[in-house]
Amino acid sequence: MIKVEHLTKKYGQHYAIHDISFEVQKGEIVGFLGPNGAGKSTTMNIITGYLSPTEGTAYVDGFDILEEPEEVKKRIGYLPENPPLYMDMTVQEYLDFVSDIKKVDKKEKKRSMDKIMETVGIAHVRNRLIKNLSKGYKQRVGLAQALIGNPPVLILDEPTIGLDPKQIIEIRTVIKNLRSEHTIILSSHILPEVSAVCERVLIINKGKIVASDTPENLSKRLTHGSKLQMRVLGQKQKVYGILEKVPGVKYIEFIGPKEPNTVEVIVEAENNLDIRADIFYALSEARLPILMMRAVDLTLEEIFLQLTTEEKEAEAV
Ligand SMILES: Nc1ncnc2c1ncn2[C@@H]1O[C@H](COP(=O)(O)OP(=O)(O)OP(=O)(O)O)[C@@H](O)[C@H]1O
Repeated sequence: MIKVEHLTKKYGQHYAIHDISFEVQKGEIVGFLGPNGAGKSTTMNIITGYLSPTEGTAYVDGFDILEEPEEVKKRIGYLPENPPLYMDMTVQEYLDFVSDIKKVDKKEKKRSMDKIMETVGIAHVRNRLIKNLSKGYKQRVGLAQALIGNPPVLILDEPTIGLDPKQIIEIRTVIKNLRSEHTIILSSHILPEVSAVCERVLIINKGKIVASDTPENLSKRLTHGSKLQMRVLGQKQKVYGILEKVPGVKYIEFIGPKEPNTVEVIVEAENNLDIRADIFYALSEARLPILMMRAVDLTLEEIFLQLTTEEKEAEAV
C-alpha cells in the first residue's frame, strides 16, 4: 500500500533523511520510532506531499507522490503533530468544513460525519466550540479530520504527544479500532507507544532505518539468554561471589527475595553472550541450586539503545 524508495532529503549539507526505503502492506499498522530529529516528520511530510524529496520517491496505492500528488492526497488521512483546528468552530462545523474541502459527496456527508464522530468518541461534544475542549478531545477531532473521506491510509505524527495517561490509553484504543479498515503509519519517540499499538516497528536514527521487525522479534533477536532473571537458594554474598567470576557477566543486580532463603537476581552478559550454561555449572558446583532461570525480554528502550550503539560502533570501524 505504501512503498518508499531511496528517499533522501537534504538541507544544505545536512541529511534530514538519507536513502530510506521501506514498504507497508495493506492493513498493516506500522510504528515509526526514533528520537527527536531522527527524520520521522520529514519522511511523513514527504509521503503526504507537503515536502519534496531531494532524491527518491514513494508510492501510495500505486500512485507516485511526485507524478500524481493529488491522487496520493486523496488516499491519505494525515494527522500532523499539531492538527490544523479552527478553534472558533464547533466540532460539527469544523468537520463539515473539512468534508467540503475534501469534496465528500453532499448526500454522504452527514452519514459519514456521524460515523466518524462515533468512531473517535466525539459525538457527544459535536456542538461544543473546539477551543473549549480538552487536549485529548482536540486530538480526537484532529483524528476525525484525518478520517474524513475514508482514506485507506492514515499517517499519524506523534498522536498522543502532550496527552495525560488516561487520554493516551483512550486514543490508543481508538487507533487500534481503526486498523481493520486502514493501513496506518504512526510515528513516535515514545517507545511503549509503538509496542502497544503496532504490529511492526521501523526504527529510524539520524535519517536512516536501523531496524524493521515486530516488537517481539526485535526483543528476541537481541536477547538470546544474555539477560536473565534467576532465583537461587542461598545467600546473597555467596551467589554474588560465584556469579561475578562467570566469564562474560557484566552486570548483577539483586531485586529482593521472592521466597524465603532465596535470592532473586538479574544477570546481564556482554555482547549478547549466552551465559546460561556457564552460570548453571558454576552455581551447581558451589551447591547453590537454581530454582528458576528465565530470559528477560529487553524493553524497546534497551533494544533501541543497542541498535543505535551497534550502528555507532559499525560507523567507527
Ligand atoms: N526546514 C529545515 N531546515 C533545516 N533542517 C531541518 C528542517 N526541517 C528538519 N530539519 C532537520 O532534519 C532532521 C530531521 O528532522 P525531523 O523533524 O524529520 O525529525 P523527527 O524525527 O520528526 O523529530 P521530532 O520528533 O523532533 O519532530 C533534524 O536534524 C532537523 O533539525
